[in-house]
Amino acid sequence: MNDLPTDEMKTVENTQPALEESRLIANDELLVLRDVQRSYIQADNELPILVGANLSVKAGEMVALVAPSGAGKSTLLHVAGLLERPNGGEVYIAGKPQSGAVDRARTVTRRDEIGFVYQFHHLLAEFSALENVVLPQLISGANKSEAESRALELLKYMRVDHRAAHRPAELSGGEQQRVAIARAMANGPRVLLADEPTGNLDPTTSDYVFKALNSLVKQSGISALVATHNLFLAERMDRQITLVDGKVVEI
Ligand SMILES: Nc1ncnc2c1ncn2[C@@H]1O[C@H](COP(=O)(O)OP(=O)(O)OP(=O)(O)O)[C@@H](O)[C@H]1O
Repeated sequence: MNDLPTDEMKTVENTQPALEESRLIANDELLVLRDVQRSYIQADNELPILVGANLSVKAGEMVALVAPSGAGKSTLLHVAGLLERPNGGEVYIAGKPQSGAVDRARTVTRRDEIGFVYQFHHLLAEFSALENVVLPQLISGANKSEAESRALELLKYMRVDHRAAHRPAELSGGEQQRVAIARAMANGPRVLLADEPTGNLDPTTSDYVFKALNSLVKQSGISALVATHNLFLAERMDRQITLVDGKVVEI
């Protein structure tokens, strides 16, 4: 480019096609929200919740989402997790824009690229801890023995493998949540979304589960967004964000 005479340079610049928005996203930004809008209709009125929300979470980064009740934390997680479509803007998962994707493609992305952890574990009561981590893999097409060995590896990582054969009701709250984290990781997601993942646990157990979650994010290099009211936990994450008038603001 530097060797080109000035007018040729101008021509090149003028004819340069605009880069697609998705090409501007760095490879390590696994979760990106650009100018996301989301509103609900309540009693015939439009209630804006997300009003041009922007967010980028890098590989291996854990971001705390701390905001008052009703500010839109769940809405943000649902939109990021492809559970709800935004009214405008774009969600990128591992660099891929999702707004144009049909529902089936969004379901596959949600299943294979996004892990969810909720306040209450939502494990399947009739299945053992191991089976709970095996099932999502079978649904994604893995064979049984591969799925079992990965499930066991994840349960080992979460230090709950000794409870693999037990059903959720036979596990403590902390064990249930560690199994739920293993399940969220079952299909090797690129993005982890968590809603009060330790909200139901006592402080010691909460600390233990948080440490396990944190080292999983760091070692696997996924991008994690964690909604929490626990300011002590939030401070231990890489960044803290909140929602102000529907926009994401760094704290
Ligand atoms: N499906 C819906 N239809 C209509 N309004 C909704 C819907 N979902 C959420 N809202 C409204 O949007 C606002 C934000 O809700 P959201 O659940 O995202 O808040 P939150 O920050 O997660 O709150 P909390 O901490 O209490 O869970 C609330 O006023 C809620 O009533």
